[in-house]
Amino acid sequence: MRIVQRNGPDARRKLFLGSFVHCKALDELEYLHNAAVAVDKEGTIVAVERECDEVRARETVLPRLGWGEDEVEVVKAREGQFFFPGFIDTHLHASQYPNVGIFGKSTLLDWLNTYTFPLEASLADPARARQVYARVIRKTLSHGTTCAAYYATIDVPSTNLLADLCLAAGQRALVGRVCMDQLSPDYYRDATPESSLAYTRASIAHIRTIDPSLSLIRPIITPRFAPSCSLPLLRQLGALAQETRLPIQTHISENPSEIALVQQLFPPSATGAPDNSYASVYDAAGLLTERTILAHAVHLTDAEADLVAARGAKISHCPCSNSALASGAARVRWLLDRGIVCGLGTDMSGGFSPSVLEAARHAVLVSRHVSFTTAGGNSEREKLSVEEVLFLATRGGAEVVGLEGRVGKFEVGMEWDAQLVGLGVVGEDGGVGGEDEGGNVDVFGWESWPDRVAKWVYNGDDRNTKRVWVRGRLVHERR
Ligand SMILES: O=c1[nH]c(=O)c2nc[nH]c2[nH]1
Repeated sequence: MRIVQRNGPDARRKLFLGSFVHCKALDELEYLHNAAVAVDKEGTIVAVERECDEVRARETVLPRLGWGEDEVEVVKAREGQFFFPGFIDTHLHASQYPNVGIFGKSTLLDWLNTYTFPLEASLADPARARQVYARVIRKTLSHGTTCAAYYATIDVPSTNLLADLCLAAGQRALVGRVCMDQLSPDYYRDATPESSLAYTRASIAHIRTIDPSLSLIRPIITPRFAPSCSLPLLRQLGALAQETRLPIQTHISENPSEIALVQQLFPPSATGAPDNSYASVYDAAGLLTERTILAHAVHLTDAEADLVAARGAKISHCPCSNSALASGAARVRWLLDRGIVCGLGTDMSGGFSPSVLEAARHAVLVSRHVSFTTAGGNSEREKLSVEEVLFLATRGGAEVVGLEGRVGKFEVGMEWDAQLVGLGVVGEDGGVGGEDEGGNVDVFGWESWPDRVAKWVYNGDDRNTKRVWVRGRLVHERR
């Protein structure tokens, strides 16, 4: 595995040739075979041509674009390979990466105290933060994650380091300094709402310095979740979001004990909200906006879902985490039916895997569990298809992080955030070339393309992610 470190613009124009698969609609994949996609020096797609082999691309597409042959790098998908949009991880805690898989039988509130806060606090050590953050960026890139909405910790220097490292590695990222000033250990909390605000502003200022156009890295306002934020802090963060128009990320309705805590901590008499629901608490503080990413949303009521929909807030569905911490099964179809935009989150380390593909397959399975308990036992409608979870992993995620129109599909004007996926092509002798060629995914040649993609979703892993690009730059290559 090799990480290609590039800071500056990639000077080469690129011509991608072969099969391209992307989401045309929520439940529909589009397959472009024998196609060509041209990407300019800024990483923007400038041509998508069907039925266009290399000869035709050189004879027609390049002259039309005014590109000389020797200025162009040609990248071809081989037999068994296809280009797919990069994955968008709409919710993960970079600082918790060392704890993936470590949760025992805990549930949310004891898990936070036992496993999570001590680890996050320890990342105030710059050397440790560098080690962890460098690793999580490499790991997620190697699984095809071209954009990640990261929570860091309360520590400003290490949060800023995470942003620096994302920029250096070329991963698109939203980076949030975690705000928390109550119900947290003394060793790991903001002293006052004012200091929390000041530190958050410092981190925002740093990101504006390293990426002034915010084209790759963006700050995101990050109240950890209602229980760990005082009402003044929630309100001040809501005001900051209004002032800066920056995105917001937080957690909502993940676990029944957490919800009971919110109801107890935030009575309507204090918040001024019409009721003490979790969504109303955020809304009363100005935190429920169309730029808000709400992780989990497992136990929302009808009224809360209507409020979330009315405000245009988005949901990050984290099925691996919700199963691991026994939080519950989010009703994604029910959310989608209300017009709520949903994406997928690995939620490391509540979630145990760095892979959005893993989250996608768990989203399918969790939706089947939801179907067992809906409409008397087997509601077809609740089940998410392979096409739908891939939509959540790409275009849905793009909308959740505010990047629709820039990434998530292969169209002229979109940016080339993409992965080259390779499956094992089984020869007549049963061999597949290199040992690792297709990982667990073998194709025999007679499968339809939808079946090949389904095999990838159910059995794929980083061995199938051959190369990854962000804004046209190669950021990961598997050797
Ligand atoms: O899955 C979660 N991970 C966290 O770190 C967290 N903090 C509050 N609520 C949370 N949920």
